[in-house]
Amino acid sequence: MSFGFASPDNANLNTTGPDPMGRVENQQPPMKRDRIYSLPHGRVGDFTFDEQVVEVFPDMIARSVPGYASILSMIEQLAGRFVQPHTNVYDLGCSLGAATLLMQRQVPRDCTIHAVDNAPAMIDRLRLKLQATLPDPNQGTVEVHQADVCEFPMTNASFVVLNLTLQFIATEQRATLLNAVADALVPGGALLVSEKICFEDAKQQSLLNDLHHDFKRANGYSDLEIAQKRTALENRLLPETMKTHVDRLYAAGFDCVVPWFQCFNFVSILAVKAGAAP
Ligand SMILES: C[S@@+](CC[C@H](N)C(=O)[O-])C[C@H]1O[C@@H](n2cnc3c(N)ncnc32)[C@H](O)[C@@H]1O
Ligand SMILES: O=C(O)C(=O)C[C@]1(C(=O)O)C=C[C@@H](O)C=C1
Repeated sequence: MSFGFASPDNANLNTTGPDPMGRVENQQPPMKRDRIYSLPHGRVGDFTFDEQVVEVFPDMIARSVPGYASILSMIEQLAGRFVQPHTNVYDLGCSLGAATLLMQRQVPRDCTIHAVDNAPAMIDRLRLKLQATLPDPNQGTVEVHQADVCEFPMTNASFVVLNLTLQFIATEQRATLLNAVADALVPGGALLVSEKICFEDAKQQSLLNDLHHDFKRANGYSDLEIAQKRTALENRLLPETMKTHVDRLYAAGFDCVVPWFQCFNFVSILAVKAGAAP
C-alpha cells in the first residue's frame, strides 16, 4: 500500500542519509534499515536502546513516529524563540542528538546544550558524530552526558526538550522530573514534551491505534514487525492521556501549557514558565 504523502519510505532512505531532522541529504552516510522484528522471535524481549537499535535508530523512529520530522523542525524554531543568552539548554533522552543538532543552529555561543541519555550505545554514537563535525564558533557548545535524566542536575535553563523520552520513565517518577525541570527554568523559559498518548474513550483508542499501525504499514513494516515491536514496548513505553500530561505540567508550576501538535496518537506539548525573558 502506498499513500501520496512523503513517507520516509518513498523518500528513499535506503540510499541516502538523514540530516538531524530525518530529511534526506546526500553528504550523509547511508541509513541502515530497521529489520529488527522482521523475523519471528521465539520470545520477544523488552525493548532496549542497545547497539542493535542504535544502528537503525534514525530509520526506526522516522518510520514509526508520525510527525517526527515536523516535531524536530519545530524544536529548532522554538529554540530560536525561547533560548536566552547565558543559559543552558537540555535535551533529555537525546538519543543520537537529532534535536540537539538542530537546536545548536539557533543557540548563541554563550549557551551550552546538555545532551543527556542513559543508553551507552546512544551516547557512544553521538560522541562519534560530534567528533566528526567541525565546531561553528558562532554556535553554542554541546556537552554530552551519559546519565539518568531523573538524576541529572539542571540549572539556569531556558529551553528543555523531552522528545519521546518521558514515555520511557517510570510513571511514578514523572512528576518529580517535571518539577525539577520547572524549578531549573528561568522566567519565560519553556519545556517541550512529545509523547505517544492513550485515550480514555475505547473507540478513540482503537481508531488512533489502528491509524498508527496503518502509518507503520505504509512505511514498510509488516504485521509481524508491528506485532513484535508492540509486545517489546508493552512494559517499556507507558503512554498516558493528554489530560494527565497537561494537569501534571500545571501542577509542576508551568503558567501556560498548550498541546501544539498531534498526529494520530503522538502529541507534542509546550509548557512555558511565567515571567518575561530579561
Ligand atoms: C525515543 S528516544 C528519544 C528520541 C530523541 N529525543 C530524538 O528526538 O530523536 C528515547 C531516548 O530516551 C532515552 N532514555 C530513556 N529513559 C531514560 C532515562 N531514564 N535517562 C536518560 N535517557 C533515557 C533512551 O535511551 C532513548 O535514547
Ligand atoms: O509506538 C511505537 O510502535 C513506536 O515504535 C514508537 C517509538 C517511540 O515513540 O519512541 C518506540 C521506540 C523507538 O524509540 C521508536 C519509536
